[in-house]
Amino acid sequence: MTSTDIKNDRLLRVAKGQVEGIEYPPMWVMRQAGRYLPEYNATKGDNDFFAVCRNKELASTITMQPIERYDLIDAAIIFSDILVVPQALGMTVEMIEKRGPSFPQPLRDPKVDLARLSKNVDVVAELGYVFDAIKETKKKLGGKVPLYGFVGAPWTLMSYMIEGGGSKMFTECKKWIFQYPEESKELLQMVTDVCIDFLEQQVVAGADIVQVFDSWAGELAPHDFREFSLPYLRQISAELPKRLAARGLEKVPMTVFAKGAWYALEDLCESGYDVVGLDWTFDPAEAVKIARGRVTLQGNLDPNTLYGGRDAIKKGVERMLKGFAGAKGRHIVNLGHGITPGVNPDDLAYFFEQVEKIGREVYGQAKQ
Ligand SMILES: Cc1c2[nH]c(c1CCC(=O)O)Cc1[nH]c(c(CCC(=O)O)c1C)Cc1[nH]c(c(CCC(=O)O)c1C)Cc1[nH]c(c(C)c1CCC(=O)O)C2
Repeated sequence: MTSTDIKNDRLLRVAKGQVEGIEYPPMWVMRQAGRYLPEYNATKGDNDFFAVCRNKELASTITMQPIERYDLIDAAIIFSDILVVPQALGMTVEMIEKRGPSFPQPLRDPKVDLARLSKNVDVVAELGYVFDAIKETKKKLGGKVPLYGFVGAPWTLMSYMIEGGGSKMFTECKKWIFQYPEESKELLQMVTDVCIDFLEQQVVAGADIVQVFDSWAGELAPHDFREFSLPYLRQISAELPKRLAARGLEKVPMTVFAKGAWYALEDLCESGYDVVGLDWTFDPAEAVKIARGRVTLQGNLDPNTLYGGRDAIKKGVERMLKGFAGAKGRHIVNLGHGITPGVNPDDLAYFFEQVEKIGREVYGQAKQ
């Protein structure tokens, strides 16, 4: 299936900067297939999180849940996790209920621990289940909306692999970049190579657009971001289109979401991605000024707005859409980070409805 076979291709068009005929911004939300949905909790039940990711029937069912519930959603995102890449590199990762991911044996000593990682990872052998889930989801979607594939950014994956889970201080991975910059780059390169192969195969399996999640970009000083994150993000955006061209496949739009990296927006606009995701700490109008039409912007309502009741949601949507009005249609609506487990699904429906309603007004006025 090519992108032309997708019935609702609003999001793909806006990602590519083709804004003609777009009457309100396309929309989806990060973590839209997750615990705020009762149907997700019912399907997941007591199953282990990664076991669900490895089961194409369950993973595709969960991916479809928000699409079936919300008519206004313009894209699906494959149910999986960024931490399947460290698993493919030979690390054990467990998902602990209510606590999040945990690595029993994180990387600590670069001299010993880099050697523990698998060389020449065969992503089809290690992550074939993700491609199977993508193929299954594409069948279920029947071209209704496009499907996002995704990968964690090398810096974010490196920090999980060294910290062994979520972190507040990032002390262990910062020790690596400051004490062992060369070994850090060796690790980042190993991760990058797998990320590129992984994204290539996701597109081969049917992903229509991809997103790179650099969730911990905001932990780096601007100088360190330029040294330890940006070059690897750029390798991904440069290499994937070449790989696809070599296979005779169409280029897919690429998104980078570098959370907290407001300081790097200028660099991100020149990093080879079509779409730059913003968290809620960016002022939309400022971001539009910096972007100068070079990329499509995605975001960025504070996810906790969804706890504020209908008035707060409506005001938040209005402020966001007016803030992005200067992007002249190069805007994909999202939250500034993933939706959280306590949100009432009906409040998310209201959010989408307001995006359509207020979006039509704002886009209609811009035409006059
Ligand atoms: C950092 C990160 C991870 N995973 C991901 C990121 C990047 C985005 C971000 O910054 O939030 C990305 C991710 N994780 C998941 C998806 C699926 C698709 C979607 O967005 O709907 C995606 C795109 C499912 C998930 N990944 C996870 C869940 C919840 C676990 C469960 O249901 O048991 C889901 C639905 C678990 C997970 N996975 C991860 C953490 C930190 C956690 C625990 C946090 C939490 O509990 O919310 C790592």
